[in-house]
Amino acid sequence: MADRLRRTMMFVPGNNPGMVKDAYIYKCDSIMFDLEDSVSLAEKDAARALLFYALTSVDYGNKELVVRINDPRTSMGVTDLEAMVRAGIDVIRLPKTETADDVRLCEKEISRIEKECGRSKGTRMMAAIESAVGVLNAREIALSSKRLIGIAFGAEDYVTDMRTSRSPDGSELFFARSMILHAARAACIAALDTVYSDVNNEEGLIKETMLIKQLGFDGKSVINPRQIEPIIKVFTPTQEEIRKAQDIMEAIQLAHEKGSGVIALNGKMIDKPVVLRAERVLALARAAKVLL
Ligand SMILES: CC(C)(COP(=O)(O)OP(=O)(O)OC[C@H]1O[C@@H](n2cnc3c(N)ncnc32)[C@H](O)[C@@H]1OP(=O)(O)O)[C@@H](O)C(=O)NCCC(=O)NCCSC(=O)C[C@@](O)(CC(=O)O)C(=O)O
Ligand SMILES: [Mg+2]
Repeated sequence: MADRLRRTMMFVPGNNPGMVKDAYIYKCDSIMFDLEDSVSLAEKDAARALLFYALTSVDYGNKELVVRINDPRTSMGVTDLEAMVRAGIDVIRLPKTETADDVRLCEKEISRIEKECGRSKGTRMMAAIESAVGVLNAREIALSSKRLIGIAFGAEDYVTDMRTSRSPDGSELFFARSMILHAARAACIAALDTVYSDVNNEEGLIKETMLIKQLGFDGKSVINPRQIEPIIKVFTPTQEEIRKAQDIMEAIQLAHEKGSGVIALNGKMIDKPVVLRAERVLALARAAKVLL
């Protein structure tokens, strides 16, 4: 079980004062302020200053606060890091990560800034993978730093790099999603899926969310508050799933009392992997507060 729920991470353009100020009212698990692609070049400095002010003055409650910076290999990216680490951001999201060295370089800058401003080594990182090279290096990226809480998929840039476009069934994304998931699991960190860009298509969003949940993702980036509730619903165990998990825990307890590690429940074998999955359902249900 992850250290916290990350079912929904809402992108908030860093140059929009109204959205930045009010973002705490929505029920997303994490707020992801953006300094990269949703902010034009002319507005980068103003957006950075706005975010610094917001992070040091607005109470966002217990939400995880993430900032997507510009390329940390550029002076703009380093200036973003200077401001965001000093403002006390929880997580820095690296865009368009291609190699483990990209992560290590960013980590080096974070460590230097933390030392200079006297902040403890608390800043965490997330690497977004958005290209063919990044996907092929996913394992090395995921294992490159202890600061990484997860790796995320950026499908809009990825399909552009792959010379294709996104289809309703997402078949063109299957290889990348599988690579990212395997890399995240090998590194014991979270796997976050990409945005669903058609904000008025709730049916399509739910279908895509059910697919990525079944693949094994922990959550999804969102671009609009209306996308939060449908995703949370898909990721929250139903009462039937909870009851099934509780029955499994009772059955295995009975088996253990009889000196066995395996038992049948309604004609199905209950053994250790089944029990581990049931424990995860119950942990998710408790974290989502649908089970006490
Ligand atoms: C999509 C739309 C224009 C629709 O506008 P609409 O006007 O139709 O929205 P409405 O529903 O009418 O808004 C109702 C109320 O909600 C407020 N509200 C809306 N959105 C809000 C929000 N995000 N945060 C806080 N507040 C919000 C709004 O202010 C209003 O508040 P109020 O007036 O008080 O009622 C708008 O949402 C929006 O700009 N989204 C953010 C877009 C963005 O960040 N893109 C960059 C990240 S993706 C990327 O870079 C690709 C990627 O990198 C991704 C990856 O890596 O995964 C890759 O490669 O794939
Ligand atoms: Mg992108």
